[in-house]
Amino acid sequence: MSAFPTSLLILNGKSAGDEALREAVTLLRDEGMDIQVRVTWEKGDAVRYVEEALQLGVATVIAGGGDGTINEVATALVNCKGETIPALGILPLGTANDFATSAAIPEALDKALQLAIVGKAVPIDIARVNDKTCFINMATGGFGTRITSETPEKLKAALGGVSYLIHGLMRMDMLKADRCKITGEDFHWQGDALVIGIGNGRQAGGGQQLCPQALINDGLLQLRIFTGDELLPALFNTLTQPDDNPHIIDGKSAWFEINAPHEMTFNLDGEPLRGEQFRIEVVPNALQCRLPPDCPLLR
Ligand SMILES: Nc1ncnc2c1ncn2[C@@H]1O[C@H](COP(=O)(O)OP(=O)(O)OP(=O)(O)O)[C@@H](O)[C@H]1O
Ligand SMILES: [Mg+2]
Repeated sequence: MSAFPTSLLILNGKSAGDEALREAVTLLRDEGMDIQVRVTWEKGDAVRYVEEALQLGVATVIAGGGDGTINEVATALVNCKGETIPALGILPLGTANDFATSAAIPEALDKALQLAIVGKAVPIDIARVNDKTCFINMATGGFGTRITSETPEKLKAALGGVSYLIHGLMRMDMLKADRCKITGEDFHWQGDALVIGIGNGRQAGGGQQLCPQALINDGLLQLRIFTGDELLPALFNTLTQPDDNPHIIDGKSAWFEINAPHEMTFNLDGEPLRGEQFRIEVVPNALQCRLPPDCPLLR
């Protein structure tokens, strides 16, 4: 019998051929850890594997991939019914890995895998959008949205996080501010937003600190709106000098409602959602996650 409870690694198929990962898994198995591996082909596969994990009674489901993979696994865990729900472990194998990076998950695969299996599980929040879709890291609207949802896969694979910015600049002619109304607890704002970041976590778009004060276990979401009508100067200004910037509006609330007169896109952990009305609500202590003891996202 294994000294450690079983873990099920849900691996995004994009990383199925990763030799370093194969080595890391083999090493930990040799040390007595029971790690089962399932590989995804497309969206929706992770949910079925989480169901299987529940039946197997594993202690941990590890999301091996980027923010989109963590999102899918975390959402499926939150939607699980039962008394013992497995904890979430994180193995960063995506392009931007914004959530893992800001949570201080080690980049080295063997260290990340070990943390995902034996790390202390702590309760964390998740955010729910329009009562169904979830995000664990961040919802971005406006400029950043067009960047991440339209960055071609090949560019993404070649350039990593930088590709989001380059591709965004290439498509500048398509960018314009989004007129919308945003409300929250003690918060009301209406105007033209270039970028809207609503964070459970802190960074998106490959390292952009859109919600630098966000915590994943405070029962709150952090909002940051970048305003202005001149796109390029405003954008560089806002991204480079966040302090005392008249183009930045901050808010904090357990929920936010966004209303736009025309359809706009929100990007939830890198996956797009279109609509005119969004209600984003935090679900406190929604799941258990194995994180480093010094994780900067914890209170
Ligand atoms: N075998 C596969 N090949 C290609 N894409 C896949 C495969 N399996 C799942 N996917 C898709 O991968 C997407 C999620 O990718 P993920 O976000 O984990 O990586 P990424 O976008 O490269 O990283 P990040 O979001 O951190 O920048 C989902 O949209 C899912 O449909
Ligand atoms: Mg992604």
